[in-house]
Amino acid sequence: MKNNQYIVALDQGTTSSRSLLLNQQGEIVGSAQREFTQHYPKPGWVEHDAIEIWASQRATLTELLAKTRISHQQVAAIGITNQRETTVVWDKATGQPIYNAIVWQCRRTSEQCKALRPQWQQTIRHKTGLVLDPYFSATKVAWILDNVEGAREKAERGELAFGTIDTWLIWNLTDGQVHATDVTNASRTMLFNIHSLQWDEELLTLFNIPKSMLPQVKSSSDDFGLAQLGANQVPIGGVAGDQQSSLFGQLCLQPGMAKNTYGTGCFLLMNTGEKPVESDHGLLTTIACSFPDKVQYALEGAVFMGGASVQWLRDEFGLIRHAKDSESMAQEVADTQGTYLVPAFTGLGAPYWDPFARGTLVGMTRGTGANHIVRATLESIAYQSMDLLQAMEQDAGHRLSHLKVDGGATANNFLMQFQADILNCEVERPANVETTAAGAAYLAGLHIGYWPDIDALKQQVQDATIFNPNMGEEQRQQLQSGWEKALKAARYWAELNQ
Ligand SMILES: Nc1ncnc2c1ncn2[C@@H]1O[C@H](COP(=O)(O)OP(=O)(O)O)[C@@H](O)[C@H]1O
Ligand SMILES: O=P(O)(O)OC[C@H](O)CO
Repeated sequence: MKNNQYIVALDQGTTSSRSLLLNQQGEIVGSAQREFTQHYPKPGWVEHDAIEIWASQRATLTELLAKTRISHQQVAAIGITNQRETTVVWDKATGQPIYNAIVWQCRRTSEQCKALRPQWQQTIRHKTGLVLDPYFSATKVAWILDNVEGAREKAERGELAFGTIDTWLIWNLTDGQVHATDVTNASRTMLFNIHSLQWDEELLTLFNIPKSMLPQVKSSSDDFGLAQLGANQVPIGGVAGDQQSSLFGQLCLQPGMAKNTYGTGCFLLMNTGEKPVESDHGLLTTIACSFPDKVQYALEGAVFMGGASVQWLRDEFGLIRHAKDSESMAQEVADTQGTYLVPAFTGLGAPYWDPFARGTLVGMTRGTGANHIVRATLESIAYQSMDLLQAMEQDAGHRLSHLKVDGGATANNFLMQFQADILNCEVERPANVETTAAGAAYLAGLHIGYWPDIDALKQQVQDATIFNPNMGEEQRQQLQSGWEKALKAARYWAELNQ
């Protein structure tokens, strides 16, 4: 491999498309980013324009290569990582989407899921590792087929293609030559059997989705065809959903290793090795980045309001002007003086799955001020992550002593230290927090031999900040039991109002 060659990672997220360039040392040497439009056609509905997604992604790639002065020939391979579950259906002949992309956050199929739950929840859990929820792609595809005029007839004639965003990007990068996805993305559709690694015939019948629409499923480090870059063709060698990609980018490759991403929400994933672990605590079982000869699984839990609760402090409460102000304000006070915020603004996810719980601020006294409330908000992110991690430890049957972290809110040192304290666990924040993009780049680079093996990645010593737990057991227990009481209040309040 020539040493003037690079790997491009395309990171297609919920609010922006980004392209990043990595060199052989795994360093990020350039990036470009574009936001795109969010569509909210009705309360609870969220859509993206798939054409705009592709245009914004392509524009960032062009901008990246222009500003780094890298020629197409210097791109050794492309890796793709993406917002998961978001669903696109397009016409195979024209390449035109027949409806906007229905985003993972969209709740339009809540009623369908509720109706199916009594009879199908268990089967779906066993086969897919998921809970029967509008979050996942299956009911979104069915909605498009049932609501777009002529769609069902076209689908039955084999004229339509379905894809998550990775598949949509691959299709466009290869000029419609390749209709494929990887196992991590397939595992979020609620149509994929995570044990047999096949599309599940029974679920396709249940959701009335013709098999001819579905992409071919490959490993995460595999041959996804050739992207047309100007006159050059560049192999697409790695594809993974963004949370699995960051698990891989953090090199959480051994069973028991875990990472938490602190963005708008928090996504905690623990590698559970080659056997899927079924959760007793409402966590999801999902496929981690896999190679043709080796499939790995993970447990996953999500906090709905992570960094978003800091946005709420800024935009709705007006207590801070910038997210980063929360750090110094929290540090101004020694504690919250017994104040707890439960940011259950849209209910609580795993391990509670309580859609009725609501945001609750409790424990205030006459002396409670803005700094205490800001501190309680940051602490709430750590408490919610703690609940997920404890559930995961019980499911996986072992205690975690080290947590890797990434995402925008990890810039907050107070939050990271409190997370270490409340978990009684080391928290490791890499200097390069672009672990999601790194994961996709690693997968692509390994496929084409840019990096010979995983050991070569491990040798890329990365600087990291370690937050060591520094809180006495008595204090930790006191805080944890205060949080439990606050959670009860948030759930009780909603119960009273039902
Ligand atoms: N210094 C900070 N302290 C606390 N929260 C922060 C800080 N910086 C950013 N955030 C929060 O992190 C989130 C953005 O992180 P990012 O990883 O870009 O999220 P996403 O990928 O979900 O858009 C926002 O919700 C923001 O409020
Ligand atoms: O685009 P993000 O970073 O908000 O990630 C979205 C997740 O993949 C949804 O499951």
